[in-house]
Amino acid sequence: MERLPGGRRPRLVSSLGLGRRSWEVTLDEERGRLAWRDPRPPRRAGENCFVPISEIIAVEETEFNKKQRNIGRWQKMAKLHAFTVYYVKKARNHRWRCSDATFWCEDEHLCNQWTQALKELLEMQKSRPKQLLVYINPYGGKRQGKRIYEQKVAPLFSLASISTDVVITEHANHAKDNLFEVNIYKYDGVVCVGGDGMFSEVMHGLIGRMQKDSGIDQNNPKASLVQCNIRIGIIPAGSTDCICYSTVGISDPVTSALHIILGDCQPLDVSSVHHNNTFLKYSVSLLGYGFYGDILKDSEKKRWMGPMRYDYSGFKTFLSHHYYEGTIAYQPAKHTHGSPRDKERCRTGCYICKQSEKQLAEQSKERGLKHEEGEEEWKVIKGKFLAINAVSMSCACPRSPKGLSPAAHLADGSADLILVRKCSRFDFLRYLVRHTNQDDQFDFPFVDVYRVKCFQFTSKLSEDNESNVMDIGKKRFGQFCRDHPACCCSIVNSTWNCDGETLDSSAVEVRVHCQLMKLFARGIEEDCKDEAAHSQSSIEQLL
Ligand SMILES: Nc1ncnc2c1ncn2[C@@H]1O[C@H](COP(=O)(O)OP(=O)(O)OP(=O)(O)O)[C@@H](O)[C@H]1O
Ligand SMILES: CCCCCCCCCCCCC/C=C/[C@@H](O)[C@H](CO)NC(C)=O
Ligand SMILES: [Ca+2]
Repeated sequence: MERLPGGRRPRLVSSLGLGRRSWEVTLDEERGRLAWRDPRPPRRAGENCFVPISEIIAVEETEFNKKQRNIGRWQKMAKLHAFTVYYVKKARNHRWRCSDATFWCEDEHLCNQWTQALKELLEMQKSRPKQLLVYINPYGGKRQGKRIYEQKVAPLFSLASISTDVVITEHANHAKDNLFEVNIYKYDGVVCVGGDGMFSEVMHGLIGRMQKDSGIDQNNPKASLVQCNIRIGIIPAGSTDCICYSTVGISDPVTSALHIILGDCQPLDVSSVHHNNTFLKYSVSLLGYGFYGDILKDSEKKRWMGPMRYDYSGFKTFLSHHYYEGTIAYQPAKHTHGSPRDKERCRTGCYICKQSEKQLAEQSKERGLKHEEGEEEWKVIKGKFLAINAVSMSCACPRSPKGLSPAAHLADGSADLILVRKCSRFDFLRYLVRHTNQDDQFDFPFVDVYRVKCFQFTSKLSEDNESNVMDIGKKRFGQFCRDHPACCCSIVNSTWNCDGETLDSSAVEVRVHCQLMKLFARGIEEDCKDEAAHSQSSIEQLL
């Protein structure tokens, strides 16, 4: 086919059959779309349709025999030539499905011309993956990972001509360890089938491998980490699936598979967690001490309950109403224009994320020129807290459709630090209920929220232990609760919940790394149809 200046093809316009009728079909490279229009006069015409080329999944030659009604009986006609276009159909609530349209004509040459033109355009979609490494956790969530992958995802990957190497994990850390051994550079992406814990494993494997290959010491809390350009795709098959929900807008395996096929790319902030110059973990969603740490610790013993364990342990933890004393020091995220109380949300192509990335890059360039480490002022808060939550993204999930911090950004280089101070059970319940409705969850006198780039936390207990190491009496008999001397409950630390995994230390040093990794996603698309999420929360059910 002759080319226009710039290598573009002229518009391809033909009359092709679709269903029982003839349509005027146009392939317009300049506008990047395939369109079909009813050529009849407007009053009689049916719906006009178009599909962006970037949303076409595959094109296939199709065996086609048109049967035409002829005076009361079916009569087979001459052989027709056809091709099928598989494309993404967007349904409600960010759900995507694979739809198809089979176009036919009698001219074999014309049919080939169309198939070839469409295939060439698909070949030009350079961000689409061709080879993927897939890890399936067969025990995540309701233990459906393998079935979900085989029945819903693998057929779509093969339709899109994506080749895969599939590993079904045999134990925890299998995927993470494996990522240090395989030749990851031959893959266009890594897919994890499971929940947030499985994602966390794959992320640790990939980021860890990148740092190892670049000679970066992960134990240095101030190290500039090397970005990971191998994208991760999440096929949700876990219990919370918060990372998938917050980056796609729905927890649905087919939708996620289609985002992977189209080669979407969403950068993501990653927080590093250290204790005493020792690397502990990375986090992209929730780092929670107190309430969410205690839920996780209790729920780990009840994995057999599946996703229900979080509701059971959540209720138990709510009743226990433990608070924890400690000190938080943080540096505000001055580089970003956003605030946790904003009404605007982080959506596809977010302006705040782009601006923050630029701002951070400029700052680090300036620091580099001056050869100095940016030491800005630290703010310090001491207190008694029911929950300390640091979220690098909204943490929306089916249980909490807006998330723990609805205005948090996926890729702005900051985290929202939410401090829920000691309050009555009733007030805490009011706070939790606001995770699930449209009311402002920060509009309470006992809740504070800050947008930060790094923070440190030390519990009162470890501060006391460090300053009173010689106090043998305390050590032998335990430390007694000074606020409730009569209850004699021994003060204990809570545990950090780091994206669904527990941390071994309560004293932590956390730093947000702007856009350290990338996902096969595009963030949540603006969509007026869906914002009032319909899912009924566990808390509402409990009430
Ligand atoms: N074959 C396996 N056997 C046991 N544990 C595994 C296996 N494969 C992976 N794991 C571990 O299981 C943990 C939980 O898995 P996953 O995140 O998929 O499910 P979940 O905990 O039910 O969901 P969520 O994290 O969304 O709450 C992960 O931390 C992972 O390390
Ligand atoms: C009074 C009962 C309260 C029940 C509370 C139920 C839990 C609500 C879930 C909101 C969690 C959102 C943050 C996501 C965290 C994930 O990283 C983690 C691992 O999947 N999930 C949990 C539950 O910790
Ligand atoms: Ca962020």
